[in-house]
Amino acid sequence: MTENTTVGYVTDDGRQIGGTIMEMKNITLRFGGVVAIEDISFDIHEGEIRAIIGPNGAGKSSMLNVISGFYHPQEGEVWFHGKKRPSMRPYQVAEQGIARTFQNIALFKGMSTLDNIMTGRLTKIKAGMLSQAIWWGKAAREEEEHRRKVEEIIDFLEIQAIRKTPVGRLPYGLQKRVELGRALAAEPKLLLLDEPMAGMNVEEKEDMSRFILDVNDEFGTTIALIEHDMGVVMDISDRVVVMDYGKKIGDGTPSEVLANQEVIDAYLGVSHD
Ligand SMILES: Nc1ncnc2c1ncn2[C@@H]1O[C@H](COP(=O)(O)OP(=O)(O)OP(=O)(O)O)[C@@H](O)[C@H]1O
Repeated sequence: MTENTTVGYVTDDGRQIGGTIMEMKNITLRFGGVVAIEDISFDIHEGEIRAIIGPNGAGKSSMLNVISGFYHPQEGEVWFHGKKRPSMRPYQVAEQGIARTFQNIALFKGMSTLDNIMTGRLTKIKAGMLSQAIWWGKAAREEEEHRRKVEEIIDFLEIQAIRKTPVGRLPYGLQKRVELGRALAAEPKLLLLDEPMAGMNVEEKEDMSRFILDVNDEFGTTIALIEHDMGVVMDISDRVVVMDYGKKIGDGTPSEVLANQEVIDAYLGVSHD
């Protein structure tokens, strides 16, 4: 029996969510004596928006780094589309259709918005080096297709006015939007967002929330995100995993986790003794 047969579910607002596409099974990750993740299991269903929350140092980024192949857990298994994933490098994970953004923006600051988003197409480039070098047939057609896709993303994210601007000159909120664009350029099945609203003002957060919901709705992209702003998380997520000191202390719909005493205690800073 494969692992992706789990029947989906219907959200509170009536959206049909598909079966499981990713399963983290008993993941433990240590850095020397520090246990960043301790025996955590959870799943991600196709088409849902799944949040990972928790206080500082809870292990959220480490978990995203395990999913995206940057960190390799000492124990546990990662299953994707019903298959146990062997230990993979980040580029191999990207080739499987998983794209991500970073907590600290990782764009080429001197390059334009357009060119930065174009770098997101790298995993899609198929034409050989030679045909690309002489700009012939397949390579030219492919280049056209990449440009068309990138322009589509620029329209979708409403950033036409800054397509030629070097991203280093853009305000922070727009840089975050360009980074989302670069991840979308890879046409991911699963999109990982590491604190997409960090450092944003209220208006920028509203814009980013709308784009995340639209990506999910229009492209059917499954999204897993880390976010500190509780209002945003509870607003846009279908299900939430709560971590604290490397352990999972809650998992469920926003209203379920908000009613979970252990979660309330963790956020109020109640002692662990
Ligand atoms: N590369 C690393 N080397 C050593 N320790 C690390 C490394 N990455 C994370 N840690 C440690 O693992 C623990 C979890 O860190 P992590 O960054 O995953 O937490 P987080 O929940 O994302 O925190 P924040 O919300 O502050 O970003 C922390 O104690 C951190 O110091």
